[in-house]
Parts: sequence; C-alpha cells; structure tokens
Amino acid sequence: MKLHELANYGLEVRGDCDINGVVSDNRDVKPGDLFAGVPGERVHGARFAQDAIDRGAAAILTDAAGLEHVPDGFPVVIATDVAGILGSVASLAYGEPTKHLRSFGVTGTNGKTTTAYMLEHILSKLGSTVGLIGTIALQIAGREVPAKLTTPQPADLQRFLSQLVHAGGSDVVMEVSSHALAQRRTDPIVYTVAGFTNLTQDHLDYHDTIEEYFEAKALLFSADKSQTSVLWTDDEYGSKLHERLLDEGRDVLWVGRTIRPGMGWQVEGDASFTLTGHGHDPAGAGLRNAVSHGDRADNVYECRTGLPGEFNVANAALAAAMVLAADIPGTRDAIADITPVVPGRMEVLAKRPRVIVDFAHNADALEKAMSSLREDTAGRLITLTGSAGDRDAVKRPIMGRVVAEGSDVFYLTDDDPHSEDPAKIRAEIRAGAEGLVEIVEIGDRAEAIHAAIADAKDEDTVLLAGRGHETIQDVDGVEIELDDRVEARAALARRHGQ
Ligand SMILES: CC(=O)N[C@H]1[C@@H](OP(=O)(O)OP(=O)(O)OC[C@H]2O[C@@H](n3ccc(=O)[nH]c3=O)[C@H](O)[C@@H]2O)O[C@H](CO)[C@@H](O)[C@@H]1O[C@H](C)C(=O)N[C@@H](C)C(=O)N[C@H](CCC(=O)O)C(=O)O
Ligand SMILES: Nc1ncnc2c1ncn2[C@@H]1O[C@H](COP(=O)(O)OP(=O)(O)OP(=O)(O)O)[C@@H](O)[C@H]1O
Repeated sequence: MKLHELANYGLEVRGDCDINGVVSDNRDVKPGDLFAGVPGERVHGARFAQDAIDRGAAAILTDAAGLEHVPDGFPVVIATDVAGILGSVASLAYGEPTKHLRSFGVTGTNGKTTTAYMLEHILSKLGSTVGLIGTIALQIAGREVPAKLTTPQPADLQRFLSQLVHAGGSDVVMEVSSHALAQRRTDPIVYTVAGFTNLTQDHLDYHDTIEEYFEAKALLFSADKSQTSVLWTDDEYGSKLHERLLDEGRDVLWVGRTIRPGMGWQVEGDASFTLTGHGHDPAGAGLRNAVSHGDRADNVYECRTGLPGEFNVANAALAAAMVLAADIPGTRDAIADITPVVPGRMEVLAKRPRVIVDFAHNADALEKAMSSLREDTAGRLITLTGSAGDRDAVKRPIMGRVVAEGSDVFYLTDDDPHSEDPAKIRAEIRAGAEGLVEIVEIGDRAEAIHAAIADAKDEDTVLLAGRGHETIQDVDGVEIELDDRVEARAALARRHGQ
C-alpha cells in the first residue's frame, strides 16, 4: 500500500512511501513498516519514533502531540484518535483480511475461551482451516504463539488475520474482551456471528460500573461490529441485551433453557442435550437456519459435551447455535460431540483424589465450578485460590465468601500479586470467608498445592482455581515459573510414593 492512499480515509498524510505492514510497538518494527505512535496510559508511543526509524520504519502514524517526536520531513500520517483508527489503517495495509474470512467473536465475563475452543473444534470438523485468537494463544494452521492479551492490539490483530488468510484460513474464532471493545481494538471487523456468554462482576478497576462494563460488551452486537448475534439468555444481562436487540430489529437468536420471544434454541438435558429451534422469521419460513437445509426440518439437534460442569453445557449450546447461525452444511454431525481440550479449564489431573485445575478467578465462575463439582464429590470439596494484585479489589471478599460457602476446606494462597502486598490481598479475601469455613493460609502457591493434595482423602475433590493454563507468576516485577498443573502432578506423584 502507498502511504498517500490513507488520505482517502480522511487522514492528513505528509510525504509518501510504500507500506509493508503496521506495528504499534517499536520493538516489533521491520523495514518498510508504518509505526503507529499511540498515546497510552503510561507513555506516548511516538516517543519511540526515532528508534522505530532506526529499525527501518518507512513512516509514522501519530497524533498532533506525537508529532514533536517525528523528525521534520519524515513521512507521517496524522490522526486525532490514533488508537481508534489503527485497526482500519492496518486492515487496509494488510489487504482487508476479514473480507476473506468467516469470523466468530465471543464476549462475556466467563466462558469466552471455552466457547472459542468449542467453536474451533466444531469448525475444524466441518473441514475449515480455523485461526483461534484468545487468552491462551494465537493459533493458525498448526502454529501457536502465546497470547499477550486476550484480544490483541489492532495492528497485531490485523497482521495475524492476514497471516491466517495467507495460510489458507477460512474462519477465525476470537475472544473479544470488554477492554478491546472499549478501546476499538477489533475495528473494523464486522463479525459474521457474535456470541454472548454471560455478564457478572469483574474488571471494575477498568469499567467504573457494571452498567458501563455491560455497555462495552454490548458494543460487539451493534450493526458496525456483527451481522448476527447469538446470546445465552439465561443470564440477566443476556436477556436484557436480547430485548434491546429485538427492539432495534437486529438479527438476533437466543439460546437457553427458557423459551424467549423471537427466534432461538431451547436447551434441554445435561451433558447430552438437545437444541430445539423456536420462533419464526418475518418471512414466515420457520427458524431461518433450520429450514435452509433439507435435513433440518425437525429443528432438533442432538449434542453432547464431555467437559464437566453445567456451565459447559451453556458454552457448548452457544457454540453450536453460533455455528448453526452461520448456516454451514454438515453442522448436524459436527455439533453431535463438542469436547475440545481446553488448557486449564476444568482440566482433570487425577481421579482419586479428584484434582481439577480451573481458571475460575471471579465469584460467579468459582461458584459455578464448585457447585458442579460438589454434585459428584463423595468426600470433601477442597478449594485452593487467591486473587491477582493490581486488579479489581472489590471482588476479593466476595470471592472469599463464595469459596467459604461452596467448599469444606479453603486453601487461601497467592495468585499474581503484581506490585501489591500478597498478604494484604489474602487478608481481603479472608475477610469474606472468616468463620464460615476451615481456612488454611499458605502464601507460597506451590507449597499450598502440595499441602492441599497431601491433605486430600481419595474420595475428596481438590479444585485448584484461578490460574488455569498460566505458567508465570508475577511477584512485583519478578517472573517466577509456576504452573498449577506441574505442581499438582508433582504432588500427586509424591502422594503415590513415586
Ligand atoms: C488498559 C490496557 O488495555 N492497556 C494496554 C495498553 O497499555 P497503555 O495504554 O498503558 O500503553 P503504554 O504502555 O502507555 O504504551 C503506549 C504505546 O507505546 C507503545 N510502546 C510502549 C513501550 C515501548 O517500549 N515501546 C512502545 O512502542 C505501546 O505498544 C503502546 O502502543 O497497551 C499496551 C500495549 O499493547 C498493553 O500491554 C496494555 O495492556 C495492559 C498490560 C493490560 O493489562 N490490559 C488488560 C487490562 C487487558 O486488555 N485485558 C483484556 C482481557 C480482560 C479479561 O477479560 O480478562 C485483554 O483483551 O487482554
Ligand atoms: N458459561 C460459564 N459461566 C460461568 N462460569 C464459566 C462459564 N464457562 C467457564 N466458566 C468458568 O470460568 C473460568 C474461565 O473460563 P474461560 O477461560 O472459558 O472464560 P473467559 O471468559 O475466557 O475468561 P477470561 O476472560 O478471564 O480469560 C473457567 O475456568 C470456569 O471456571
């Protein structure tokens, strides 16, 4: 792309050159790139313009304030909102990759990663070459890069999408965080299908109120961000969003155990469940996607998931309904079994005692994980968790109370303290749990895991919650290797005298 082409999009362009790619971190610059100097919360990215130029940047995109860091006469593009326009600029530079892809975006407080893996699993069975973007990793065509953010920054995202297209990709599945939506990281993507899992308290350090958090999530379902919406509506905010989208005349499908107005899918059963289509489209042709293939006249789909927990039925039903909404032939067989391997999500490491690693790190996820495990635990439910520092502190005593109410023994330990005093974080969690349950407080998480597993009887369940797939613990800027699954396996080996 030539730099001057950006003038067609209302941007002020000074000078001209060829642009090979777009990056917003100077350390990633390759010769011929457009370096975007984005004003951040900590630093104005344009401060790194000279280093980017030394690395071969062909031009700089920045705002009026950033211009002072750009040498006179160097090719430059000036925007008023660099972060907001960055995705569109990168999309143009990379040949508008999403025009060549079917795209699925999932948002919600809990279940994004799991639902995204389920979508990838179903689409792969349908013969698609799928890219997966989320908290754990970015995956394309068998290549995997660890993720820095749940939803990448705009230029990184568009570059990844273009690599996916070049690798022959047909579909992309993405987790879309509320931060990404508020910061317009996914612009200008218009998802083929957008899905909503649920909304409960989290991230109130970033969004001031839960309503603001909800409005950020709701952005994904506006006409400029998605074509069709599929919402899990057995959720206060899912049903609120559904009513809103129906009022706005948007293309929306509900999925849940309770029948709603408009078109949607009712879920019945547990791990093996049926999806039954309800409602009629305005043309009176029946459930839109159910009638488009001859084999779906009965509107009933038999599905199952091998992932434990009632919430995984919700995730599987949402994933299935999203693929149905995309109207891909062969979906009936592809959704019959929805059991992907999701790292650190209800991952079962041992059966006696049952040891499970799960990423639950807020009150709602903890409550749901514990109640689903409680049902088939003959002995005690031992829950081990902490809470990350420098993040939503309001949730800590609530998490403490939920763990106390849902388990028999509470191993209170550290998560990623970041720059906070870990003892203070533990005290805040403890405040919600004190007097309600037996608490064993051991700050060192590896030690706590070993103690919890040594303490367990064969009929007990040990839930190691909060860190899931994570392998690095950040203690005041020092990165320590810590993987709950590695520690649990070592503790199990020690227990079995190996
Ligand atoms: C609030 C937020 O989203 N912040 C993100 C933002 O940080 P910032 O505005 O402070 O940026 P900054 O550090 O001031 O830097 C400004 C610019 O200079 C650039 N820079 C900076 C330093 C340097 O040496 N060179 C350089 O080029 C940066 O790339 C950036 O473009 O841009 C940074 C660079 O990409 C991100 O690392 C950072 O994510 C922080 C670490 C973060 O924790 N984000 C979380 C809250 C987040 O986004 N989470 C959601 C998931 C939430 C969930 O559901 O669990 C996510 O999508 O990951
Ligand atoms: N539909 C759901 N409802 C409530 N809790 C869920 C649901 N799905 C998963 N969980 C719980 O939330 C945890 C996180 O799940 P998952 O990683 O799939 O969600 P996420 O939205 O990607 O989370 P995050 O954004 O924090 O990475 C799981 O380990 C599980 O305990």
